[in-house]
Amino acid sequence: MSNIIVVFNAGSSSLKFTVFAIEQKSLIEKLIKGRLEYDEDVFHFFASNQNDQTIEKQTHALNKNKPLEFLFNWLKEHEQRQHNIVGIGHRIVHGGPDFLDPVRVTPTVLKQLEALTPFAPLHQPQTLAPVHNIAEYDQDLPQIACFDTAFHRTIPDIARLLPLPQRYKEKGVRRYGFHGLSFDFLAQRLQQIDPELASGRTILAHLGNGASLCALKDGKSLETTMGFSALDGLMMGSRCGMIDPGALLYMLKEENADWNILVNTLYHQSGLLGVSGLSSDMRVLRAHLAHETDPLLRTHIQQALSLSAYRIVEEIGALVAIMEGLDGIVFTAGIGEHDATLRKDVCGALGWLGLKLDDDANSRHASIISQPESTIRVRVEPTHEELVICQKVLPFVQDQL
Ligand SMILES: Nc1ncnc2c1ncn2[C@@H]1O[C@H](COP(=O)(O)OP(=O)(O)O)[C@@H](O)[C@H]1O
Ligand SMILES: CC(=O)OP(=O)(O)O
Ligand SMILES: [Mg+2]
Repeated sequence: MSNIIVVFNAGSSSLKFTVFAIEQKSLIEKLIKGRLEYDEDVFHFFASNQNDQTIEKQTHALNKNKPLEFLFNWLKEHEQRQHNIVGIGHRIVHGGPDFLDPVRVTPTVLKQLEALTPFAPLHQPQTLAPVHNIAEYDQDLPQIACFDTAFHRTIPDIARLLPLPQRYKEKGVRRYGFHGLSFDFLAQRLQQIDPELASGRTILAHLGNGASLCALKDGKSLETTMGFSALDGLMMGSRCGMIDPGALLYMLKEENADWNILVNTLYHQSGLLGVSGLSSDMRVLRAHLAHETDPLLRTHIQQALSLSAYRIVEEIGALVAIMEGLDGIVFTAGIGEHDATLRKDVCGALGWLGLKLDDDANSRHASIISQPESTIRVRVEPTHEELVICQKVLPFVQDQL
């Protein structure tokens, strides 16, 4: 029986999991990868093996099944018979001011993490849900929480402040930054494949459903586009990103909006979805743009795509100023890894910095997509948050290996 670590990566649109086999106390090998996706009144479950071959694909009605229970029963049936689960790793979106290092979840820690829900009202419950379920089913199984906020611990104090009355800072209302597990993975990966960018001035662009940029300088996060909440910074699939707070005052006063309406508007109805009026999914927008015959819808889709690229360029400009220059950009996550058009639009707007894109390499999603003479090296690199989490779990379970 081999020892395994199961890692959960709960995001805004899906719950991903990976089963890793641990050999000789440290060697990590991916066995199974899968995900739960929610889609109105059904959920889909997918799993694939080491060779990325699909081994499971099921759809169930949400009112008849609890997706997490379904997932755990599946894991029990498929994994526990042959393997010994030594630990579970979780992506937890918010660690607040105090949780900087990975921590074993105890009932007290769980309460402390739940208390951070006001800082990430949608993400924190989502990322804590698998922790609750596993604690119910096996109290003794070590569960390790790894924080999305932790990588940004190196941001200078001044950049952490929001220009609000000081009492808000005392309440923890300050900037944190997110997607840190993805940035942590990329920072480590760059050390292997591109030490110059790992220790230079590099923008890591995590562009998925949620999206943020990290200004990596000397291997550390110096600044990031998300701040207090996962609503800040770039325009996202259905989130607005940075927005004039006056627009919220307008909604409150002129439309009598309450907390629920604001949450729904800012988290679920804005971004690519809000501007296009069609979809939060980049693939859907690209496919429609090619064939859309309704001129108004076409204009709105084009505006959504253009605004998304414009906001990235604008934020890159700010981060270049903070880093006092730019050596490289790394694109990652669903859109960053797969959408050559967006990369071309962003890089095209940065020609004044000496960035020269290699169009052919970009359309092939090659590892390096800039020309050799470009002053800025641009890379495409798949992120692997689950691997970073698994590495962080290892020290907690050494005595069981
Ligand atoms: N081939 C593709 N071309 C363009 N966009 C893509 C492609 N594949 C995935 N995406 C986009 O990536 C986004 C999801 O990113 P992902 O990192 O998987 O999400 P999450 O934030 O849930 O982890 C969606 O907008 C999706 O349309
Ligand atoms: C913090 C955040 O935006 O996460 P996600 O990309 O999973 O929505
Ligand atoms: Mg994600």
